[in-house]
Amino acid sequence: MARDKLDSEAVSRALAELDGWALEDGGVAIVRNFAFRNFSEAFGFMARAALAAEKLDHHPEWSNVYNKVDVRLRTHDAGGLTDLDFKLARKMNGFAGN
Ligand SMILES: C[C@H](O)[C@H](O)[C@H]1CNC2=NC(N)=NC(=O)C2=N1
Repeated sequence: MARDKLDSEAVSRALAELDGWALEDGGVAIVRNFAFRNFSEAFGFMARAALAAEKLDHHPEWSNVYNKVDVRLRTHDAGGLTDLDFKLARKMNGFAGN
């Protein structure tokens, strides 16, 4: 199931195929700091990501300062990382152009 917690081997495998993301200390979340040319592009990215998140019913922890968007993904329902985190991370990479 998409909301089943992944074991550390499955997390390593998924992370290896995912550009730019790192495992947060303790392994409960994946994180990526995105940088764009300006605020408008950063906010456009957030708008696309927000719609994708809503569709997945899976929502990011994130913050934005001007052209930077810092993202942290985890599944609190499962107490760790699930396929949903990696699905949303891949979509975000696509919206950011990588
Ligand atoms: C009730 C609702 O389905 C849950 O709270 C969903 C909503 N969005 C979520 N988003 C994230 N990132 N993790 C969750 O566990 C989660 N759970």
